[in-house]
Amino acid sequence: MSRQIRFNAFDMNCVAHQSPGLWRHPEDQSHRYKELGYWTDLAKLLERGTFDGIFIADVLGIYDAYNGNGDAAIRHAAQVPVSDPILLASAIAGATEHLGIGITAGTGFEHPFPFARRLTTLDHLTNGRIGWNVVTGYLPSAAQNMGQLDQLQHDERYDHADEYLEVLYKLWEGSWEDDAVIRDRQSGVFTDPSKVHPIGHHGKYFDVPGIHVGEPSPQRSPVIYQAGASPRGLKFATENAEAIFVAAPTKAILKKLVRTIREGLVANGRDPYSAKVYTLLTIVTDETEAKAQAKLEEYHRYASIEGSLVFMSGWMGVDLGAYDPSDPVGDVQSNAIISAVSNFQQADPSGKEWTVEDIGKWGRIGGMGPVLVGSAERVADELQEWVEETDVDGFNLAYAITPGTFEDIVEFIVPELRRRGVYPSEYAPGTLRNKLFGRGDRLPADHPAQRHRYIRADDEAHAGAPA
Ligand SMILES: Cc1cc2nc3c(=O)[nH]c(=O)nc-3n(C[C@H](O)[C@H](O)[C@H](O)COP(=O)(O)O)c2cc1C
Repeated sequence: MSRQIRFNAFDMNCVAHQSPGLWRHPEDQSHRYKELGYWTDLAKLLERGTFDGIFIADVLGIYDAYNGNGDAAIRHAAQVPVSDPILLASAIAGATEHLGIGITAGTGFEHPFPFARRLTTLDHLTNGRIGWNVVTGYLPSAAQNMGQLDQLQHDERYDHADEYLEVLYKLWEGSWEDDAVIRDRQSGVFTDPSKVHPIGHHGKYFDVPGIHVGEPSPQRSPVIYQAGASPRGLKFATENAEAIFVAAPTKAILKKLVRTIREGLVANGRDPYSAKVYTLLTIVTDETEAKAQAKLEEYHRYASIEGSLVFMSGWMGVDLGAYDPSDPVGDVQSNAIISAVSNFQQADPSGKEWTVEDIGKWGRIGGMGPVLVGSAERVADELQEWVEETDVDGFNLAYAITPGTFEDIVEFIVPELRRRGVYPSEYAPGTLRNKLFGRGDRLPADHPAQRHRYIRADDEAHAGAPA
């Protein structure tokens, strides 16, 4: 049987997310990101297309590497202005029944204690449809605005994130026993205090002695999303993540990456398919090949190369404005997204090194992922090839214009894939975790959070000890 393909929508609470300049396109609606109806209509559309989820990215700083200041980012609306993704989740949940809602929050954004409660609240309000994209950040401007001189060094950001997650797992998984809430009207006991446990966490970065203040939600821990692709990022992802988001310019690079991820999951004692891997991609399609090509050309007329270089400079941690467009990317060192740099260094199968101009053109639609263009038949063929050749589970679909790109996918691509029997026609029941894996609502037994699951009264003295 042919492999099944999964879709996820990649978005952000801002204008023209990863397609700089395309906010100028007459059909693009992304300037309406401030309206609730814009999000709820999009969510309903995605649910009609049986997308696994909407994944809402976030950054808490501006892309100011390019030319050494934020002017170009601000001019092009390159992810600034940007609103909070978390506040969209309840509204999207109210408008849909099945769609997963993946929100991004950085481990440097806020203390884990209030964050734990916020996600528990959302997991209740969405009936267990929350995913959390754990990001460690790559913009020095974000760290500076949070009172630090600069962000931590790349690998230390992940050490900090390890402890952030440890605190959260203890709160979400360990603090409340399943039968703690008894709501007994006769005795007047709502919650049995002997079944609610302080987590006693004392670590390098955080001290959290007390109990989780939220009642256990359907999934307890949200579905953990992650997108790190450096060696340290992959270690973190394969220890924790259930959905791993990658960006690879070619099938060859993706294949290697997916293999590394599956091996990493196994090395961490997990099933190699216990995380779904989604690769970033943008689809430009229409009724015919010719119309799809014409659409792409039209999008290119609105796209901004400078806006693309603003993003690429931020992701690579390098001022690409300081280079000549014909300069090769070379051996750039980065304290930002290390994988972004290495991918571009190996992108061309013929061995030709990419120049700054190549990178600018590559990123003008859909960020770091490739653009597939063509009729439904051609795009479906290509999607099947990507999945069969690389062992990836599905696609994280960015947009050129919104909701136009997603409308085209639901109108043309989804029916074609369903006709081929490789795409779902309906959702599995239950929580997001159960829809993805069909193995219940809670984290599986082979997940590291398991070791924080049972904090019993007599263990409390040891609750803060490393597990
Ligand atoms: C598809 C995708 C989505 C991402 N979304 C975000 C995001 O919303 N916010 C963020 O700060 N980083 C985001 N990142 C960056 C990663 O979380 C991670 O910080 C980055 O890949 C650097 O890790 P690495 O050096 O281990 O590759 C994203 C990366 C990818 C590939």
